[in-house]
Amino acid sequence: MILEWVSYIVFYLLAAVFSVFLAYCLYVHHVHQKYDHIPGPPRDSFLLGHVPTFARAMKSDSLIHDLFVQWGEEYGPVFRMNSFHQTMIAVHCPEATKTILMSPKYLKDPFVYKRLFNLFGKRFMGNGLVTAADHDVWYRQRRIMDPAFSSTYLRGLMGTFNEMSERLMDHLEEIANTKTPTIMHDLVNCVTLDVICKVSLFFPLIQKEDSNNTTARIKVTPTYFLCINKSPQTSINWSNVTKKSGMSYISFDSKFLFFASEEEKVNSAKDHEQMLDNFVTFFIAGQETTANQLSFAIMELGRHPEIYKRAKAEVDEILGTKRDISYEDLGKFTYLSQVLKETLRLYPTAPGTNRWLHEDMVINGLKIPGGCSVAFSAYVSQRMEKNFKDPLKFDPERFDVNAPKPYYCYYPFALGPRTCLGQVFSQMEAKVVLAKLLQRFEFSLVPGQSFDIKDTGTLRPKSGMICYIKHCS
Ligand code: HEM
Repeated sequence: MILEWVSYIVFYLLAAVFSVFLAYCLYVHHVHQKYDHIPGPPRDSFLLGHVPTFARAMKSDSLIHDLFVQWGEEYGPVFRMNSFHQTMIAVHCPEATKTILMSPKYLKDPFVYKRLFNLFGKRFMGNGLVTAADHDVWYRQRRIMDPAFSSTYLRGLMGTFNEMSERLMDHLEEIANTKTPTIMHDLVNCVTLDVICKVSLFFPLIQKEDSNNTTARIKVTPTYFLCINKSPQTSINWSNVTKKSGMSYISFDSKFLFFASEEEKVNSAKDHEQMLDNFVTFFIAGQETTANQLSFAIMELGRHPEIYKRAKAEVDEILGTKRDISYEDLGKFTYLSQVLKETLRLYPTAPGTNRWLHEDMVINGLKIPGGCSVAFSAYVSQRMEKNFKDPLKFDPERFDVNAPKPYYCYYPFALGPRTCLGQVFSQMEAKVVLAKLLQRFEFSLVPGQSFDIKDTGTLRPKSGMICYIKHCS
């Protein structure tokens, strides 16, 4: 009798599982039918879609973005990718890029960005500025943050950019002419970290390794970035700082400080969380991206002596032996700006963005049914022959004032309302670091190192750019 009951239960359970599986398969089939008129690479399997191809590409240590470039050339500017029941449409047509990215009505794809909400099961970027998919949640934060990136405020940061770059110069001074190979990526990383710490926390947290271990450090915990100041700078009068800056601060404990504008008072746990999300967001979005750009710029200057020479000549002409770079000087670095723009063309350190297409749209003559994710890859768009002739050639002349302006095919900082908030900040910082480096030192790349790209969410040079440093002759 019991056996009979058990076999009934097992039977009905199996039937239920089978029905759910069948329903899911039918749904996947329906999704395929809806989007299969859009060209795309063959799926590896009905259920997994292209997931095995992505997994193989990642395992083989090759760059997944190069596969997307290849698909872009093969299947055209609009192509389809599947993963289980989800479809993602890659779009590289300037008109559609303009329509979608420039409009506030196409929101970020919540399914894509929710992957950054948590990391290893712990809150990561949460609902911060980069990841907030809800328009109101994002808009409220952007309105608060915008003034901190106004030209008046940024002009006031020149002192910080100079001061933090000087630390790098001091370090290079010590090792110059010693023939010690130096990993430039680590050094520029310290500068951008110093800068972001100083501007967000009003004192520099990262200092050179010191054996006494008394300097302040940043420690990444799985939960949050905690700022641990091992030797608290008690001379800082925080109430003065807050009065001057118009910010209030909340101290979680004696070591961990957090700032907010008066407008963003921490009234509830939710606001509290929001501030922490932005704290993490600024460390991720505002630090690595610029450091990686600087490393790639050093790499390309090292590989192109004639471009290096011209950039250095410009810096020498504008700065001479002057130590501090002014805001006005930055505007004069025309060629250096071209070098930095071309660096982000070949190496967009934040390679793309996604939007949710909620309604049907015709792109490049193809009907795209609403209800899917649309991917815009700056990496692909900026490496397509039809957008940039001889795309793999590093050529700052593409950004000469007389050259034709790229039409919605160059977007290393994304475009439209969700464009990078720190664009100007980052390029001011990058110019100061690079100009000082060119002014004071000669660098050459250690032979035999790889020029491959490493994808860690942001793109960076795999080898870390190992250089020999000399004083300028
Ligand atoms: C070379 C340096 C940088 C590059 C290439 C870069 C690129 C980007 C890109 C592509 C996005 C859009 C991301 C997406 O849609 O998923 C973005 C957003 C953002 N970036 Fe940057 N970024 C850089 C530096 C910075 C810096 C220095 C800061 C802050 C100090 C910053 C703050 C932000 C913020 C807050 C957002 C979100 C904006 C919003 O959605 O309203 N970025 N950045």
